Amino acid sequence: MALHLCFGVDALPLRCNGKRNKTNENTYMNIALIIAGGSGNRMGQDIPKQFMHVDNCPIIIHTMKAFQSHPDIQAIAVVCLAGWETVLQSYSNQFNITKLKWIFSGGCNGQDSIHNGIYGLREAGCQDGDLVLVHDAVRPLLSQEIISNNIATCQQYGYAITGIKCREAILESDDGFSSTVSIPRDKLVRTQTPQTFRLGNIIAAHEEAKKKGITNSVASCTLMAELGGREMHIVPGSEKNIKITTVEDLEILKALMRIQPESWLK
Ligand SMILES: C[C@](O)(CO)[C@H](O)COP(=O)(O)O
Repeated sequence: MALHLCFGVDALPLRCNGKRNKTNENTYMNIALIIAGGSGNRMGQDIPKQFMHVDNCPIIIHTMKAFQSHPDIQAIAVVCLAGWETVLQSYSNQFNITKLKWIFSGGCNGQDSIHNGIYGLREAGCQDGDLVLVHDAVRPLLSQEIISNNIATCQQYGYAITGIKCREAILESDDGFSSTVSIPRDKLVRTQTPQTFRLGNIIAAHEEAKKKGITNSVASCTLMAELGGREMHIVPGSEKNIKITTVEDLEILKALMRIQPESWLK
């Protein structure tokens, strides 16, 4: 069971984005579920990378601003690293992230954190038909267009995965030092987030994973692929939708933000 702190459950956003599901008369919410449960060991800094400041604002808040600004997102939930919940709430107040409704506890890996988030949403009264846009806290440059395309594609096909075509030649290596095998790049897609699902579908996938003993899939899309039987539709991502993992990524982020401050909001 996901532990969670709830903010404003009594004041669930109105289900009124004007888009009615074709098969029943309910309207559904579009909820950003931001995964910020990691401790950021690969960055080697004292504070978790999602809370590092760039341009006088924590990276996670840059990410939340993208969803805050989107007219079709009704609510934001964050799965947060233990001990940082109050800090996150304070930053959200400071930067006026009014759509933040729930903060859930992080899990022991990415799959577990997403599990906590989706079960937390269900416990908080969200519906199986609500759309959940699962997004890495450390992808702050996501565009409004990517969010719109995720919503539209998930509404149409049920599963939307952000991705970009692989332009590099790919080698397979067991040890990272040598290789004799190349993998044709034409069919390869590098996935990003958001990865978008109906709440009921992603919960069903996590239930099935539990039964099959799958506990540490790299991402929601890899979990769906491992389970099989789900056709995921790919939404064009962007090289700017960078995941901040290393100090080098941080330098690229700063450079991109210098060139086009807040361009992702347009
Ligand atoms: C979900 C993801 O962003 C898809 O590219 C990626 O798998 C996340 O990886 P991480 O290990 O959580 O950094």
